[in-house]
Amino acid sequence: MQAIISAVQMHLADEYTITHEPVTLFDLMERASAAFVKCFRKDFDDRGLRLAVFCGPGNNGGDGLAIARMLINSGYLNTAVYKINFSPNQSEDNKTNEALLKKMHAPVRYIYKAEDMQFIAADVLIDAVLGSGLNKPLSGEYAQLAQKINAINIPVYAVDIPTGLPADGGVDENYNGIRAQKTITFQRPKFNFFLPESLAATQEFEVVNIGLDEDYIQSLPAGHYLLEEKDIRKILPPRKRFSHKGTYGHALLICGQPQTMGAALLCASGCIHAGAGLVTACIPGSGLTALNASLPEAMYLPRDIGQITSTAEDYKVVAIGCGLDTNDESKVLLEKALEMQTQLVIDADAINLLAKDKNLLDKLPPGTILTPHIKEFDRLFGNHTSWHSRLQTAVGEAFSRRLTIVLKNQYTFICHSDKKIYINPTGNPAMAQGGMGDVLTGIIAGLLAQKLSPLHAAWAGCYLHGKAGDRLARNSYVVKASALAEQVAKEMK
Ligand SMILES: NC(=O)C1=CN([C@@H]2O[C@H](COP(=O)(O)OP(=O)(O)OC[C@H]3O[C@@H](n4cnc5c(N)ncnc54)[C@H](O)[C@@H]3O)[C@@H](O)[C@H]2O)[C@@H](O)CC1
Repeated sequence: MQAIISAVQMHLADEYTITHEPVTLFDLMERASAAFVKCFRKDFDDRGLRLAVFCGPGNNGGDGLAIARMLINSGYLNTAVYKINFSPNQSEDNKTNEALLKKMHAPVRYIYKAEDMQFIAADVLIDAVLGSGLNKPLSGEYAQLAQKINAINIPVYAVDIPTGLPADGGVDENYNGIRAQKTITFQRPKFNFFLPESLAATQEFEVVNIGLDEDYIQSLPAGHYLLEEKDIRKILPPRKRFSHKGTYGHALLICGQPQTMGAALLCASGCIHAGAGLVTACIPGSGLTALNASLPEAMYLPRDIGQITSTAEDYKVVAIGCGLDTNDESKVLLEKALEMQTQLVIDADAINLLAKDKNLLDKLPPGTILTPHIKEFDRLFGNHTSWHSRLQTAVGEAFSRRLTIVLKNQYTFICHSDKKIYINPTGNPAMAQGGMGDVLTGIIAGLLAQKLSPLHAAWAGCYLHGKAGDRLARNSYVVKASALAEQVAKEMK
């Protein structure tokens, strides 16, 4: 998995690479700029495009100047360079790149005040004004410049980070920086890109490798990690010769109400397709026919508290909450589940029940997995005005209560008791439909039944769920939860 390092650590990685390899910062800037141009050309192949490259005073601006040179050299002859000179500061490599550009007789226009900026006749604008060196929110001339650029209304491609967006530490809800269509970022995605608020700064991002020392980056103490397929491959349990259904664990799913039986069925489907040896659905009797018809592999347990207790030791995992409602009967079921001394996955209405009665929250056994979406999370742990603060709460609660909190979103954040946040990169908006969360709960329960640790079950569950959704979204505008559950088994294979 990739360590998502801070802007400060990225600077250390630059220094380390320069000290330990025969490269200079100028060389790194060349690599970064060449990587940007290569990526840019994939999206804009037309050499006749009018490009405007805005370059600031530091190394981000230095990249911009080098990018302009490389674009001109590769045939983008309508490239205009705008050098932002709001202050006399200029980094050394910025100076060198400015000189190289002038040697080619490329016209460089200087902007000393935002109001000097005239009409820009361009098809695409490249933002290299400020990058990871941002040290305070934009104000004054820079803030005005950003507004003027945003008003031009052409696609903006940002170099490394859009001007005004910090790399980490959260995104201001009144973001006043440059709004990019795409950011081509160096070596690692920046943590803030994973927060929904960053959509104001960049619609999308692509990471390009610039050859910084990977071993060093991975050795840095990071609080955030991006999951990769190879992490999941390592932890998926093999189906061994001579194994049988008992080998792969028994999951009990306490889910559903007459009017939300689909949630229970989808959860059971996720669990079956993720490979649990046995799945028992504890659902209202009115769902039995549907269960038998749609998932004949699943067994049925009546909603009878006495029966649930008597068979508790048989279950490797209990998942509770999908379509459960928050009525008194459901509360009793949750209390029973908490007494069962088994691995728990708590979702949906079971989370809402914990929110209603915080005494139950305090009874969660260590190792429990919670799978809230944003509203369920805020109901449980209080309202948050930003994702940054929400994640801080999630990390604190996961640590102090020894939980794994799967905070669902486009990028799901898995906050674990080790105080780290694991980011799941798979998944897409075609999956934004009812029932998806129920399937995820079932998949995670299925993996726990197969003896994965809570952290590994959360990693693999989220990754496979999103991967299945990505596969199905290639040929479909929307992905149905039931289809996704079936696809999961194929992704695991
Ligand atoms: N490892 C990497 O990722 C590499 C990064 N490079 C580039 O270097 C950039 C970082 O360069 P720098 O550290 O020089 O930083 P920047 O170029 O982002 O900005 C530095 C300048 O902006 C000023 N500044 C910061 N915030 C401001 C604000 N709010 N208002 C006004 N002025 C402000 C600083 O005082 C300084 O003069 C990266 O974003 C990337 O583009 C590449 O050149 C080489 C390798």
